[in-house]
Amino acid sequence: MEHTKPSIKQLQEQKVIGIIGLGDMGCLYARRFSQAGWRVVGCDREDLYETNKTKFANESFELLKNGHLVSRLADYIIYSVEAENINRIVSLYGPSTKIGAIVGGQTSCKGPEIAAFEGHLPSDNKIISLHSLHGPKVNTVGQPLVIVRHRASDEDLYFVEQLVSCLQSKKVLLSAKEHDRITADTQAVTHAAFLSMGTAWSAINQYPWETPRWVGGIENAKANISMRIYSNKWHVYAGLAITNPSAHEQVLMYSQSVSELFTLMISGEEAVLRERLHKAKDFVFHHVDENDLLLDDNILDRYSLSKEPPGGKQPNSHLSLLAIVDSWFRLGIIPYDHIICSTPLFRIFLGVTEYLFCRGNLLDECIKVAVSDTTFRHDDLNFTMASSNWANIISFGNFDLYRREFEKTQEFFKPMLTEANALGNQMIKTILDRVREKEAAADAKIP
Ligand SMILES: NC(=O)C1=CN([C@@H]2O[C@H](COP(=O)(O)OP(=O)(O)OC[C@H]3O[C@@H](n4cnc5c(N)ncnc54)[C@H](OP(=O)(O)O)[C@@H]3O)[C@@H](O)[C@H]2O)C=CC1
Ligand SMILES: O=C(O)C(=O)Cc1ccc(O)cc1
Repeated sequence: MEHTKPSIKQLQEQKVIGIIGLGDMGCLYARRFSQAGWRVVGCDREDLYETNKTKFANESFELLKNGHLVSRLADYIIYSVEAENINRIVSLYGPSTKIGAIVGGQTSCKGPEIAAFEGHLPSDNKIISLHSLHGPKVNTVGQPLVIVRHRASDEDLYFVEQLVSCLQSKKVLLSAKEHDRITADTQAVTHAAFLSMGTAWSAINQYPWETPRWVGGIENAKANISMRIYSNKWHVYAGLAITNPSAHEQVLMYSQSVSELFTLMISGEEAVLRERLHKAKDFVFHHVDENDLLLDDNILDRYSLSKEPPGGKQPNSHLSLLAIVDSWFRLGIIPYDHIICSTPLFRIFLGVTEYLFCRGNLLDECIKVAVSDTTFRHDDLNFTMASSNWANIISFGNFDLYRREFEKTQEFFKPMLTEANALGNQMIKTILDRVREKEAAADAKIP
């Protein structure tokens, strides 16, 4: 006999949702679920309970003292804590999980999270994990939301899907392994590129928007995204890259591409460089229509942090963008295959790179500049050293060193981060609106 599925309303009457870790993402979920009519209980660190009572006094969810109390009460518990600590925190509260409850997490790499659940949860508990592929201030509508059903029935999955439906995100069902492979290709290497830009600017003591060398739409996108990353918490990026073994390979390959391309540039090997980059272009962008690119300089021109009106543009060697395509080619990655599971930053990075490689003869102009014009050599040398340093820190798995390097660069940009973030938000909104328009136009064409 077939059972009829309960309605959302019935589920909301029966089920309690628990959130462990009420930081940026945990708080976003707790708010959205409770505002949609679910009973939500949550906790942050027990030693901060008294302070947090005041902080969360006006929220529509209930603050409990610790993860034991959340775990005993809730039917679906989401751990939204630092990736580095997931095993320790699950080992603490996991054994208190209500009989038959479902457990999941929000950390950005699923392998270690699932291993923690398997290691510390009683065997009657189910496992369905989540990953919202966007930051806490991005509108959740239409953004990818990965659901990893690891140990659960169809009814359990149905319940979780009903719960997250209020976010109006795009559901993507993946295994933990698939998720980690894809996010290494997309997120980890994107962050490595923008982290390296920031470190390089800091090393030469130069804000990119204060020099006429860095003028133009592509340069604005680079600076804004780099600032956006440095205005976030270091542990988000460290956890995502260090805990994901596939990410180590990607980031190392990226840094190797940077170093090899830079060597060709300074040796004046224009023909070799051209052949290598065109091969990579043909592999990555073979299907791209030049008249239907995601981005252009005109959109991005509007988002400059510079106080000066834009003057003549100084052509740039764009080492960071040439190297990403080179490394995709060498790893056999077609980034468009992952678009369903991509973050806003990755889509912008891809859009900017696509523009450079597919618009007119921009690529060939860029190769010429890279070999003959020495204006960017100092920047490129520092970028090469920075990308190698980040690859070493990540593959060595050193959280402390990651934090130190991240915070050193963050300190350099501190006076500008608030303004840069506001501008970056506008830029991202414009780009995402444009992506949505393009998708709607493409859907309308399907008979
Ligand atoms: N920020 C983002 O853009 C995204 C982040 N993620 C992932 O989501 C997770 C959460 O990230 P985010 O919200 O940004 O990070 P936050 O640092 O803002 O939130 C984590 C929260 O967990 C708290 N915490 C630590 N230990 C415990 C404990 N024992 N019990 C309860 N709470 C505890 C932390 O407290 P304290 O700070 O005092 O240690 C903090 O408030 C991370 O794994 C991150 O990688 C996923 C998608 C996007
Ligand atoms: O868009 C990005 O790459 C971000 O910087 C925000 C982010 C960070 C961590 C995640 O696991 C998902 C999204």
